[in-house]
Amino acid sequence: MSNKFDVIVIGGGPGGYVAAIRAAQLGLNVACIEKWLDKNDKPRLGGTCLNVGCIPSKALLDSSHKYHDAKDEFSTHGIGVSDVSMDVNAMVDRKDNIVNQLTSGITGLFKANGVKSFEGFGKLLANKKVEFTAHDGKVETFEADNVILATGSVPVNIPPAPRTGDIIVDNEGALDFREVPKRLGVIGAGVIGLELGSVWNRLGSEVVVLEAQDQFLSLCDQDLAKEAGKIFKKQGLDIRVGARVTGSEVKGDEVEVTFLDAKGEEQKQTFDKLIVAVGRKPFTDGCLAADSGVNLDERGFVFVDDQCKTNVPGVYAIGDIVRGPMLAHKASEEGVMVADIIAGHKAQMNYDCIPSVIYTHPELAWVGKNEQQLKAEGVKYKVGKFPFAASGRAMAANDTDGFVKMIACEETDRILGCHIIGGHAADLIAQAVIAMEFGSTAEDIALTVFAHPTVSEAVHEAALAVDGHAIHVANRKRK
Ligand SMILES: NC(=O)c1ccc[n+]([C@@H]2O[C@H](COP(=O)([O-])OP(=O)(O)OC[C@H]3O[C@@H](n4cnc5c(N)ncnc54)[C@H](O)[C@@H]3O)[C@@H](O)[C@H]2O)c1
Repeated sequence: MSNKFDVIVIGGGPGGYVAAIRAAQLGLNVACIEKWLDKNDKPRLGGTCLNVGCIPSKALLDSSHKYHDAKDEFSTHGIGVSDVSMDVNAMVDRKDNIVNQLTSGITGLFKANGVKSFEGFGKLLANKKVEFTAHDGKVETFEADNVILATGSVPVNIPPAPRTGDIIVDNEGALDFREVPKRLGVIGAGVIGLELGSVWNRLGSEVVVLEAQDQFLSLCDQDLAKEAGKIFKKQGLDIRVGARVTGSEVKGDEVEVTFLDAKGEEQKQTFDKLIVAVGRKPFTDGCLAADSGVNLDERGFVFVDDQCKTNVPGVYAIGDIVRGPMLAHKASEEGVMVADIIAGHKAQMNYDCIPSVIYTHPELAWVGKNEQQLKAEGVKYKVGKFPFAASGRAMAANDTDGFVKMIACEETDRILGCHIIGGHAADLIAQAVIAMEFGSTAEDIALTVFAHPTVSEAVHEAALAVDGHAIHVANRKRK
């Protein structure tokens, strides 16, 4: 087999595997190098998202949500169930099966599209050469006209709470607990902390979340953050903002965490497990030879332009190793864009329309600008809000927490952002993303016919509310 390719992709996560498939669809000769080994040392495609991120966490979120429903919500519908129990091993095994199915699915897609898969470590050398070290240690050098770096990210470690593998864990360890920890500590009230904290809270853990910042979910629209804070508290998540962890000590089967609380007073708390979820950093260790010529920025991200081109012609970088949100869907779209560019097509990406989601219950989802950002930018805007408590469909489903908040430009009525907290928010937000992608106004949505009864009607009503025309809720008088 020739060692020369049109495109070599280093990394087979949602950025890299999507780029590889698209490039192959466009007729290019593509290789993808992936180093991932699962807990049985089996090579796996799919990266963090499929193996230890988006997919397995959603499997556990769905299982634990069903358990919670059976235990606490079914009776509302008149359904009696007794002795509801959770077999944690069965839940975790189900999660592993889903991961196996999906990662094997990508192997199948590679075969179907003619992408050549290499299991091992890829390193970019000078002149678009790539060194490949197979898992058995054998080293080969490949050449390519184009290289796409898609090596992803790894969890940030903090010195006061180094991972121990069993008691102090990261997202990966928290997906594999084989019993419900009685006392669970979480450092970081971000996406991972809230999602995994929710899973184990539903299954009976007493969960304390220690968040260093004084504000809860500071990146979210603060209306959403406040509503989420209230709901999570009711669910039993003990979220402490302004809590700075200064140390941890493993004592037998437990860990004692020392932190400064919001008043600056030292506190100690003991947990059976501690999840550290304080963010992720780009992974480039050993991936770039000293003479590869690729520049990193001051934060360790590979420096790229709007089209994901690095400073070396023919070398691109996508996903978590470049600027922008660390989100699988952002990585995938960058992968498609880069493959298109390499194949000679015109392609670009709209970075203003990338949705964000937190898969708690209720879910939080948003796109575009929030109120704090618009105020800071001095943009004049109008807001329409509709609570799910006024939605017949949400009421029928006994899922009435939250609201849709739509923000439009005061002058042009163009939608500037949409922020949703509620059941199905992750799916509902796509409606706002499409609207924004097409440059819609709030009136465009207001004039659209939505099926009744659906939770989507809340998006319609929020758009109507932007101009004080909501039907199923009293409209706020405009100042
Ligand atoms: N649903 C999703 O899309 C999803 C799910 C999981 C992860 N991710 C992505 O993975 C990445 C990592 O997630 P994450 O939750 O680890 O990061 P994050 O950035 O979402 O949250 C980390 C939180 O930890 C806090 N923190 C940092 N240092 C701390 C300290 N020493 N003590 C206490 N708190 C501290 C931060 O203030 C922040 O609130 C994110 O970029 C996220 O977008 C996305």
